[in-house]
Amino acid sequence: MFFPRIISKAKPFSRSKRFLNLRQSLGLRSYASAVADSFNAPKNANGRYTVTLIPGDGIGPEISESVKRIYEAAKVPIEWETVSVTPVMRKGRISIPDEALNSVKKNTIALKGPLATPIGKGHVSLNLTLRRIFHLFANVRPCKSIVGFKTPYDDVNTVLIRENTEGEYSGIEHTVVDGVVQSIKLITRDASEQCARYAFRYAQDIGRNRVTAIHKANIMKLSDGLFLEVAHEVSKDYPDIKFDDVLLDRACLHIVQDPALYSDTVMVMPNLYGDILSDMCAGLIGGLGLTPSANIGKDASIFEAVHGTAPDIAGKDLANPTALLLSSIMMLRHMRLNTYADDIEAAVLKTIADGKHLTRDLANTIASYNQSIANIQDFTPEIEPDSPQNSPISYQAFFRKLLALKMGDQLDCALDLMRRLSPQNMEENLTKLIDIVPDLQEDILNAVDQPLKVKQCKKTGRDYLVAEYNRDGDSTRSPWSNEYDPPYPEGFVTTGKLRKLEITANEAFNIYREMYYDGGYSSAYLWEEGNDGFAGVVLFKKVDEGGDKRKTKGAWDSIHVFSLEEKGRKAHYKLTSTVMLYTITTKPELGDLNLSGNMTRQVAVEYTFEDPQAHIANIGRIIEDMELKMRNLLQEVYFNKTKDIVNDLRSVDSLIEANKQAETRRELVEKILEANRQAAKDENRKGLAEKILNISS
Ligand SMILES: NC(=O)C1=CN([C@@H]2O[C@H](COP(=O)(O)OP(=O)(O)OC[C@H]3O[C@@H](n4cnc5c(N)ncnc54)[C@H](O)[C@@H]3O)[C@@H](O)[C@H]2O)C=CC1
Ligand SMILES: O=C(O)CCC(=O)C(=O)O
Repeated sequence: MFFPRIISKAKPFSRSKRFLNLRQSLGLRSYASAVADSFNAPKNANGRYTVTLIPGDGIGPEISESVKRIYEAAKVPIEWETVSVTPVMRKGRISIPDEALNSVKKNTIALKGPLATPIGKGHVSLNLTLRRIFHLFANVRPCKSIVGFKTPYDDVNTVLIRENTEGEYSGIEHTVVDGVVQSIKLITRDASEQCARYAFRYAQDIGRNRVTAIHKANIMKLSDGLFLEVAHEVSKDYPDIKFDDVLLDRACLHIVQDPALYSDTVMVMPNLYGDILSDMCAGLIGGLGLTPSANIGKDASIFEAVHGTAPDIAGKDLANPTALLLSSIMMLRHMRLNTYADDIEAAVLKTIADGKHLTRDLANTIASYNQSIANIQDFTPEIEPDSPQNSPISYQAFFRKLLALKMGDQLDCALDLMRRLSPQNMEENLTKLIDIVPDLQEDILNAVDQPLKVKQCKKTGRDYLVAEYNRDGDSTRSPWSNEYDPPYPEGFVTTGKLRKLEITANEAFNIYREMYYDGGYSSAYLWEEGNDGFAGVVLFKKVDEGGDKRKTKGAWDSIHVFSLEEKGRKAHYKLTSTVMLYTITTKPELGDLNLSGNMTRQVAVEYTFEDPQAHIANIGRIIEDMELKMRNLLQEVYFNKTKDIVNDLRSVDSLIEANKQAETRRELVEKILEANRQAAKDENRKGLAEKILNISS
């Protein structure tokens, strides 16, 4: 134990902001869109992409408006070209206006609200017309449980691809004779193949290694039989992906009994089955308000929610815009605008997981209705003072909340990114990151530990370490002189008894540095906080430039932030230590090797103390233990792990030789055991013979 007892007085502190920023993982998931047949339209004169927007009927205009507002707030580089698809007569048939068709053709991408189709009479489905005109051969419908939103199932993660242009939806129907009608289910090899191929490529893209065809080929032997046969043929081109098939009715049973059975596969199926099965899956995760879809074609793709026009709630400000928003996220990924997609996706999922601000469709499905009302009331006064009590929250309120969450997510992302980047280039990485999100500068700088810098004290000529704790603007405070360089009269300085303790701490840790670091630098800074303790930071830095021969460079930075609180004769110490380590080897015989990383550990300890001076000795002991532990851990992680990995990858000796030696060892051991067994038997025999002789004599 190195630390002696030293002098001085104490007061409290804490540097806690960075720990408040720890990421609360929601288990974010991806609404991926399309792999191939992807988007390559150019940007327009304003440097943005033009996307056709078809607001649609019923709730369509309301939810489209929500998406537009979110996009505006998120500064997504998209300009909407809004077109109407109010049907027109063309060549004696109801169809879609040219303006809408030309817009989709030109932009090759569209976001579409739902379109109403009269039941049993009236015009053909404009939804199906669009799919057929643009040959949108595959309809991708992912459906995943939303973390934090409780439904009877919490493990739904299905991906379903529906053939989108034919099957039962071919629209070929006629009356044979009065009272007898015929509807033709058209299945072609071409459309089945295109859809099946897309399913395999999609599985590859999202990292699933199973594709399951859903069918009724036991009954519809020719039509579903052809679909299944083609899927089976296509599977041969994807040997890494397992292919299986399940009857539709059985698949429905399986999914409602245990949806996890289908969470590793991409289901592919004829048109009608996909329509029905996707609504069923939507029901498992909370309803149609949550499920998106992508209609993928070769020359254009149209993104739309799975749901319809919801006439029962249209115009009442009750529609959940999430499904259309998630469809638009699939669209952004299709356009490779992934950052915007990630941002918006994280915000919407967080809002739902938060559970307090749900639209009525979701609030009504959670276990306790009373509880949902309580949550809604809780939120209502803040957002909508005019809303009648107990009324469901409107989508406007929902999205205001969503946008408020966005900034926090950016910070989480930024910190997450910084943790993954090499500490060597920390400064450069920070500068670039802050350029991207200047509003977060202060938060990021507060939260990220930067490599320590060495500076010389102008007054004493002694070196000291610079960190955020002794920096104010561009000026830094020397622990030796307590002065700022360049001078900064408003800068914080430690005064009185605490300053005396700071001087003692610097001398003490300087001795510690000499003992453990063989050179390097150390500094300690203290500050007052609260009434019953104080706080501070102890810094060490050692750089090894390698020298001409060794060609191995390295640096160790340790930052120990502590706080203490006195309780009678006892003091409660909290320490958070971060070590940043990097080693670089450049040897001709080894090539370049760069190992860098950082590690943070925390500890809380209670010690008795006779007088305030004892705190420095106690803190010294805690830091000493912690540094030793972290040094050993780093050795384990950096070097032993590297050794293990290398050994696992390639053996030092020939494996044939090693196996031979192992075989010889095994034979030898077997022979020794056999010899022992024989000796034991002989011993028994001898014993028995002696016994018999004894008895007989
Ligand atoms: N792709 C499309 O454009 C589609 C259009 N339709 C058309 O929509 C019309 C209505 O069809 P329905 O059978 O009533 O199905 P629907 O999907 O419109 O509504 C079914 C139920 O889900 C609720 N719902 C749907 N979307 C919701 C949302 N975003 N937020 C909250 N609740 C939501 C509705 O209130 C209703 O109770 C029909 O004309 C149909 O042909 C139906 C499905 C797809
Ligand atoms: O056009 C319609 O009304 C129905 C469309 C449909 O089946 C769907 O998008 O799921």
